[in-house]
Amino acid sequence: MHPEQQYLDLMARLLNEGDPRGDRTGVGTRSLFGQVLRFDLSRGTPVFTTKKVAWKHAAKEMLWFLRGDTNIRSLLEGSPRVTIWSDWPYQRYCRETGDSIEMREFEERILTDDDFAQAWGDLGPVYGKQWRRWLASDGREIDQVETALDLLKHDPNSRRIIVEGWNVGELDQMTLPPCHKTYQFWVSGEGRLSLMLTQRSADVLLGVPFNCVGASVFLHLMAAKAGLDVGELVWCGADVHLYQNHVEQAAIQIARTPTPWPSLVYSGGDLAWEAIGLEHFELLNYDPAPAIPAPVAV
Ligand SMILES: Nc1nc(=O)c2c([nH]1)NC[C@@H]1CN(c3ccc(C(=O)N[C@@H](CCC(=O)O)C(=O)O)cc3)CN21
Ligand SMILES: O=c1ccn([C@H]2C[C@H](O)[C@@H](COP(=O)(O)O)O2)c(=O)[nH]1
Repeated sequence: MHPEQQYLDLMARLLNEGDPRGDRTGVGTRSLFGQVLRFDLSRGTPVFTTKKVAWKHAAKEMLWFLRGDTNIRSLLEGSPRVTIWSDWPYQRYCRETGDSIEMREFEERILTDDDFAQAWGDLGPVYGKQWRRWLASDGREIDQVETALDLLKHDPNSRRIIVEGWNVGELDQMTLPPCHKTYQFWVSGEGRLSLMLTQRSADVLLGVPFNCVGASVFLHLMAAKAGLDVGELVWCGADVHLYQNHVEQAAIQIARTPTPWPSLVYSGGDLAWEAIGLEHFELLNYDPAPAIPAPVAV
C-alpha cells in the first residue's frame, strides 16, 4: 500500500464517520479524536502527491520556527512569499486600529516599515520563541532545539528528547496557541532517527500536508546535525477535523491515486540554524496532481 493512502483513508473516515460539530472559527467541522499516520522517511518524504503541496512554503515556515523568529516579516521577504500567517496579525491590526486597509497593503507595510513590522507583524511568543528561548521561572532562556540536539549526540537512548510549544503560562499572549505542539525524537540501535509529532488540533486538508513537510524538514536537519540516518515520522493528531467547507475538495482528493513520493535532500550539513535557507534543500522526483484551492478558516 502507498503510505499516502493512510492520509486519504483518514480523510474518507472523516467524511463518513466524523462527528459534526461547531468550532471556534464558526465554519464547523467533522472531527475524529486520536488518529495516527506512520511514514518511513528513508523510503520517501511525505510531500503528498494527490494534490500539489507548496512544500517550499512549509519548509520556509519550519526554518522560521527553527531560527526562533516570530515575526511574519521574514516569511514575506524573499522567494517564495509565504502568506499563510498573515490573516491573524492583519485581523488584529484592523480590530485594534479600526483602519480598514487591504491585506496586500498590510503586508507591504510589514515589509517596508520597520516600526510597523515590529508593532503589528509579531505573533507573540509562538513556536520560535518557545523552541529557542523558553523563559524559565528563574529567568533563564532555554534553547529546546539545541538541548534536543545535544541529547541526540550524547544520550541517544534518552526518553526525554522533546521540543514543546505548549507553554501554558504564555498561551494568552500568542496569536494562535500551538497546533503542532510536541516533537519527540527517538534513535534506533542502528542509528536511525525517528520523530513523533503530536498535534492537538489538525486541519486535515490544509494544515496536515504542511505539518508533515515541516516535520520532515525538522527530522532531516536534526539527523544531519547529529550524524544519524532518517527513520520514521509518526504523526499523531488529537482533534483531527475536516472543515465543512472542505468537503468537496476532500472528495476530489480521495478519488486520486498517489504517485511515488519524492526525496528531500538537505545539503547544508552543520550550518547554524540562522544560516540554513531553502537553497540548502532539494526535492527530487516530485510529481503531484494539480493543487486543490480551499478557503482557510480564520
Ligand atoms: N484553519 C486553519 N488551518 C490551518 O492549517 C492553519 C490555521 N488555521 N492557522 C495557522 C496556520 C496557518 N496554516 C495554513 C494556512 C493556510 C494554508 C493554505 O492556504 N494552503 C494552501 C496554499 C498554500 C500557499 O500557496 O501558500 C494549500 O493549498 O495548501 C496552509 C496552512 C496552518 N495553520
Ligand atoms: O500548523 C497548524 C496550525 C493550525 N492548524 C489548524 C488546526 C485548526 O483547524 C486551526 C487552529 O484552531 P484552534 O481553534 O486553535 O484549534 O488551525 C493546523 O492544522 N496546523
